[in-house]
Amino acid sequence: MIDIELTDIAHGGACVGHSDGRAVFARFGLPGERVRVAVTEERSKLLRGDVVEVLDNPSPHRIDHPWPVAGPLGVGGAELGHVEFDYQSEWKTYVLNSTLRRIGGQRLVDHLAESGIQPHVFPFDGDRANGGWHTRTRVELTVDADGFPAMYRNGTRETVAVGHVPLAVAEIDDLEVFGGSWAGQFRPGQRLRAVAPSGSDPVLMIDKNAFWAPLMPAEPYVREDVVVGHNLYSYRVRANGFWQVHREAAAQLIAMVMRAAAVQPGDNVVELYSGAGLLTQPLAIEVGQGGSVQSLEGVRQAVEDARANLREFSWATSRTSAVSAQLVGKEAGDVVIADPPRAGLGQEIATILAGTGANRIVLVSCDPASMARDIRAMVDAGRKVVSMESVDMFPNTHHFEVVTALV
Ligand SMILES: C[S@@+](CC[C@H](N)C(=O)[O-])C[C@H]1O[C@@H](n2cnc3c(N)ncnc32)[C@H](O)[C@@H]1O
Repeated sequence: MIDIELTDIAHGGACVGHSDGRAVFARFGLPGERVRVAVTEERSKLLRGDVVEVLDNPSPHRIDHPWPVAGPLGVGGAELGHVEFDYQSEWKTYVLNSTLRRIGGQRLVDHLAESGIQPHVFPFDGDRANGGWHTRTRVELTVDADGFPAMYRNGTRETVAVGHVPLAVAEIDDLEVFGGSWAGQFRPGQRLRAVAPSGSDPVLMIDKNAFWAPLMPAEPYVREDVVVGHNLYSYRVRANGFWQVHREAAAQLIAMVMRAAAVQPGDNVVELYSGAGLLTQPLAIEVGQGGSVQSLEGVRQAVEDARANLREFSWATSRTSAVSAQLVGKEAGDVVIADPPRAGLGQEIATILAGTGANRIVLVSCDPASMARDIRAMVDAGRKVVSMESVDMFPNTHHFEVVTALV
């Protein structure tokens, strides 16, 4: 145990303090607090740990963690549960700006300021009433040695049985994964995924098999209906495939990307990392028959879903391919949309993309550090950021989403 004062917020959900010349990254603290930290990892220059007691100066933004098993020294997945809802977006706004400065450098900060952009992470208004809990339509679990649904203790492979997951929407509770009827159905080490789609009944995946209820096999596909303004987009999605987890995220992401992309009828769009076609479908409708959308995705099963979701739009195609520097250099589009995984595009692909003839590039980022690196590379290559919108799609965790448009 060490006692320290927390002086800053770091990217990754921890606050920062110092002990004997080493930086300490402590989860479950708040800036300004004097705290006792249980150390969970020790390296030559830094320590990591969890705040187990506030000794002095408790933050006015602290609340009791509503899900204690995910609190200090518990399972991962709710590392901001001790932070009051409205302050979580302040926290994330601070992380976004400090990461842009740390990784993008003063030049990028000045560039954004000159473009009139003030990066800010907004919460979903609808989340306030529930403090950001009960928002997720996908929940991943494992099965412990006794056959119970469990999660991993943060940073370890040690399983901890859980009796509920308050991050999940109420429809997932209806599956009663933690209740009696599934008793004896799970084997140690199996992976469970509870899925509550917007357009069909909830299912539980046990490894690769889907079930409506114990011993009732289900189709491995679900339907997602996404309403954006007056438009309804409908999708077939593999139950174990990628889909935005917050119940509002799919609609919000479409709205943000369509604003940022400003596509016109007749445009030729290239979409990288397209998943099951969440963005491809609205892009195809917007460009119309006179235009085209070419989407690339690395997972073949997601491309199969995308093709099913694009059947009515012959001018939109989905191809299985790893996004590579070589390929990005060859793809020509008026508008390019990229929604990469957490690792981002990488400096090389970002630079090559910036050098293509695209009139507009939209980058969707779920990690501010890789985003800052990629945007910096594109600005260094001569692009200009014209908008940046950010929403808290992952309340009670440190994650958030940013959509950036460059010309
Ligand atoms: C953040 S998801 C976005 C998917 C889609 N835009 C959506 O919102 O549903 C990123 C996608 O990139 C795919 N992916 C990851 N690495 C890839 C790579 N190197 N090449 C192509 N696709 C990749 C993943 O399979 C995943 O579908």
